[in-house]
Amino acid sequence: DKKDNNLPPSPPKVPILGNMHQLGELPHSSLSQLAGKYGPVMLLHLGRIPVVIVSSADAAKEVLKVNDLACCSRPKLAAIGKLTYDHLDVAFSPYGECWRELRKICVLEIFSVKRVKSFRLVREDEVGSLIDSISRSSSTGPMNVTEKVFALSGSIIFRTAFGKCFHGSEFDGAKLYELIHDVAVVASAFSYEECFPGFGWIIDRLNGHNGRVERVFRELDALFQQVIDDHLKPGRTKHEEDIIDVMLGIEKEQIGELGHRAWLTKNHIKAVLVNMFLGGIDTSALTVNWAMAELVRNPGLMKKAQDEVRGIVGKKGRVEETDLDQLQYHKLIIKETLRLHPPAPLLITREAISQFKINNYDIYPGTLIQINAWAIARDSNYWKNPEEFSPERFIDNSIDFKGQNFELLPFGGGRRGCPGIYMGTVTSELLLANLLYCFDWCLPDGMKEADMNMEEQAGLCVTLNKKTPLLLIPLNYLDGQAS
Ligand code: HEM
Repeated sequence: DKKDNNLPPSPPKVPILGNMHQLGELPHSSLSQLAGKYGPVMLLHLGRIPVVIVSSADAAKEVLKVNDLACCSRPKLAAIGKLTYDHLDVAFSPYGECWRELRKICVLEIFSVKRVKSFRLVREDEVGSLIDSISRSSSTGPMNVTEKVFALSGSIIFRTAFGKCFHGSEFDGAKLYELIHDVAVVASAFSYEECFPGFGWIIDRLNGHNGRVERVFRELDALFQQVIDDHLKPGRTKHEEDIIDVMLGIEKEQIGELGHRAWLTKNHIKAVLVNMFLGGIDTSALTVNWAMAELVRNPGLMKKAQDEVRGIVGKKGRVEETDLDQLQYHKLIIKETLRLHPPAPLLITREAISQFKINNYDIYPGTLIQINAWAIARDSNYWKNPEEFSPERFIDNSIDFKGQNFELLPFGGGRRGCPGIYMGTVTSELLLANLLYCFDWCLPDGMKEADMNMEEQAGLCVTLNKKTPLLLIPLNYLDGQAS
């Protein structure tokens, strides 16, 4: 009975907006401050929508483990619905039979360790091209590391998903990247309909939001259709198997088994591609970008990392994926980067399907839940000197980021936890290791470490960016070795 309920504490709200005006430019940070006042489980209202903000490891465990099933849905958002062929994807679709089946396919077939390993050559080849182009560059000025890292992450995901077949078509890498950027913009744009059910849709229609979503969707769908058609052409020259091949293979297998239409349709395939592009590109790139920024700011740690990788890889010329397991300190750097700079600081919003409790507070169906992984990972109750970048904190410490330790949740956890965890970490590790192995990195124009701008900026689609691009001068280490 809602009359006898025990709702979480709420900051005061204003008419119509509720608590929306309190989110500020960096919601994870504003919410962390509010939690200091109202506690680790708070109830906010964004317009009319009730949202519970969870900011402690105990409370996160209540959500991700104890009550996982009661709150493992996602809210149905109109723009996302359009871009995912009416919620046929895995990341944003509500809980149900369709999501369960697709999640199984993703975990077992698409993002499994074995499958990700099968794309090893794609990653090594793309990273190799980047390293070559940096080495050959005659410019002595600073290089925009951020731009390079994002483009590299994009080309790895595009090639993993599409193969090389789109090269030479009207969609080259740059155009593709631009289109995915537009998809992320419309997917993250504020929608009045969502926060003000009943009348918000009128504003969305009048301010052009709906039209923009429609336009981007049509362009994206045309691209996907073209790439799938290319894959289905008889006599297509066989090359490395890509994710579209894998999914078309599953469709074919299902037709064989079921004797009629497959359950997995072309629209499911396209919706999973949308997830890969929105979830797999910026996350890995942000990890490498923040790690580089932290290391340049801490020259002692940079040296330790470079000594390790150069000691183990020797004069081979490149770090290969088979070397990564030996790079123990390197793994701690990635872990510490994901602690201090989780690419998705509030994870992805969950929605309660049935009534349950978090820390004895009642949560009702339809309530949205956000876990402030950023705040938990900087909480001095769990972390000594939490603001300090110190990979050493993980030596002799079994805390990992796989969703079992609730004080470190960069990939979320439970049924909706990130299935791309291996793909994301192996990509970040390989790229960072090569950047550290092949080059020494200097700050431009006599800039000091203490002058570096480490401010954050809200990114697109739940991500958190570095506010200013990272500009560094690469010095070719391997050349120096040869002479
Ligand atoms: C460093 C890299 C990455 C980070 C930090 C990251 C982080 C996350 C987070 C925080 C979530 C939400 C978890 C939750 O709600 O509990 C998520 C979900 C997801 N991620 Fe990742 N991710 C990364 C890489 C990737 C990659 C490479 C892919 C695929 C190409 C991917 C695909 C997905 C999908 C499909 C979901 C939704 C799962 C579901 O709702 O069932 N991620 N990720």
